[in-house]
Amino acid sequence: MAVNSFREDEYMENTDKKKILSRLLSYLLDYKLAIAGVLVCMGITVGISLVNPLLIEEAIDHYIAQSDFKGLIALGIFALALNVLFIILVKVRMYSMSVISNKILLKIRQDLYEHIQTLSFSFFDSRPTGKILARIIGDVNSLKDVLTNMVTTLIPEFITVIGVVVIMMIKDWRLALASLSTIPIMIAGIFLVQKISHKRWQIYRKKSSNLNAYVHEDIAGMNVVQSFGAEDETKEIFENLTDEHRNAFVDAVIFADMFGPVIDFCWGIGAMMLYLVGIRFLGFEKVSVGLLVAFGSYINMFWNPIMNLSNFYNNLVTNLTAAERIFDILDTEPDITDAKDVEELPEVKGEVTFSHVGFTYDRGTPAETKVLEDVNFVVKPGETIALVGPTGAGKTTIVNLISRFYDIEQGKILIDGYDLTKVSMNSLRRQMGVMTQDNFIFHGTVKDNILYGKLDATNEEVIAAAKAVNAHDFIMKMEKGYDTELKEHGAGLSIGQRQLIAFARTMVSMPKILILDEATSSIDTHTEILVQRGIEALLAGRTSFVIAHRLSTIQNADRIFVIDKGGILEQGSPAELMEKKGAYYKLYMAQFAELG
Ligand SMILES: Nc1ncnc2c1ncn2[C@@H]1O[C@H](COP(=O)(O)OP(=O)(O)OP(=O)(O)O)[C@@H](O)[C@H]1O
Repeated sequence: MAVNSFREDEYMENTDKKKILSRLLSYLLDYKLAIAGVLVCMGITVGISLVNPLLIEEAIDHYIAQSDFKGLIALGIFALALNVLFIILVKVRMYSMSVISNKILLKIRQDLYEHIQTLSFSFFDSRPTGKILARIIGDVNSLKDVLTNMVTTLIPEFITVIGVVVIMMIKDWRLALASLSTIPIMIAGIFLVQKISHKRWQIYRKKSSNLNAYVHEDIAGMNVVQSFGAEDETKEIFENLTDEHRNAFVDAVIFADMFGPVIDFCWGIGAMMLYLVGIRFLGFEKVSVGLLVAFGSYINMFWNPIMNLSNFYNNLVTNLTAAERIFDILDTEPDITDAKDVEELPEVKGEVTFSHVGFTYDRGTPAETKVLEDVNFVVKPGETIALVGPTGAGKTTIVNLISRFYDIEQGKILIDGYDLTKVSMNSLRRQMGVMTQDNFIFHGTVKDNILYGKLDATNEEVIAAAKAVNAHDFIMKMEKGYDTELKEHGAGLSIGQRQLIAFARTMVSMPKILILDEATSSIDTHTEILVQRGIEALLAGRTSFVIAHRLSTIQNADRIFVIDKGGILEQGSPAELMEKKGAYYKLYMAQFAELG
């Protein structure tokens, strides 16, 4: 089971929220100019909203008190013009900000995707695909509001609050203090709520990730589920996961929604204090009606942005966990990287040497599995080696190490005398052709799929490769030949046809060293012959390691390595090993005797 399966919550380090926030802010800094424009719009709109109560005070205490209706109408027209400008600027600001935040999301998603491509096999071994998808799609999406609100809420509302406080203090400090007396209660309340809330949102995201992982796995394995009639079991697991997901959401949201009541409470008490102090303690002779009405507006103008800020904060607490999970991946270093002083591996002849190689999976974790111990061999250029042995013996591990998909623990692996760790991975892997049993077919044309082997191959090269592995004829029989669209995973192609396309893909790359994990599934006799010839064409003239299941491949190999008990139990030509009557002989008798 993968370390992080859908049954297990992902492990997350405790991270510094301020650091995450400033990292998010750094993405905004790439759009300084556009954000400056947004801020100018906001400065004007905040200014207009601050002036509005003063206009009301002026209208009541001056124009209405003195029955100056002309002046009142002029003031009204002025206020109307200001507020139309307000609406236009708000629209401009909202549009600009959504463009900026979308660009940032795109950048984060690209960074994430590019980074994931550099990560080593061990990263993918330990994470279900669904959980990786959850971060690239869901978590990135949930940052949209945070990014937008950081500029449109955080800054203007903060300025509004400060502006309101300053104006209130200037106008009447006693009323100001009375109105704002509940601030300490609000701060304490919000602190408490966010502390609990953050933890709960973290749990919610993990549950959401588990659900995603399960749905992805279930859909990918739907044929197995249906063919074994396991729909009820999978439905039950799905329901359990959705229950956990829902409960985690309810737990989190209950607390998140506490922000509003805390603010409402402080707002109400603050307003009560204003009128209590204004009317009861100071009296009408010290406080004019206009001033009291203006303060009534200011108190709303203070608490409204506080409410918005608290909503933003709530949104931040909710979604900061998404940012945490994104940065967690961006900060994951690939286990295998080029050392600083690597050189390019020149074109090799294909000699492969294992010298005292030892390897363990998941070293230093409870899942540690020692697979190879003191493995030694030298394979000459052009040799074909068949790897045989019981399941789980380490055959795939050996071939994965040749491509340096994992780093070894002890010993050295050399290609033409070059230590794998001393040459760039790109120059190494360019000269290797790796064919797994999956024969992964991408969505795209037949030609696109073959071109994965060599992106700049010409049409002639593609056709020559397909002809060499006996794939050309069947491709030409397809509706549009090489331009026929293939579905993801090669749905619509037979297993043998998928293999032939994968052979052509490998052939076009002209690898010096070929690694072939032969498919075990049986195919019809005609395709079997095509596949067999395809394999022969692939093997010709290059060093090859074949995890062999076909008797013919094993018989035609130059040497057979019998892998077991952490290393090579026996090796030699097929005839030598048969004569020796050792492990290979037993395997042969057990598995292939009746076929031979
Ligand atoms: N990614 C991995 N993480 C942890 N352990 C692994 C991993 N891959 C393989 N193993 C373990 O290493 C051992 C060797 O596995 P490997 O796939 O090399 O065997 P194999 O000989 O190729 O088997 P098969 O013939 O079944 O494909 C097994 O015990 C397996 O459980």
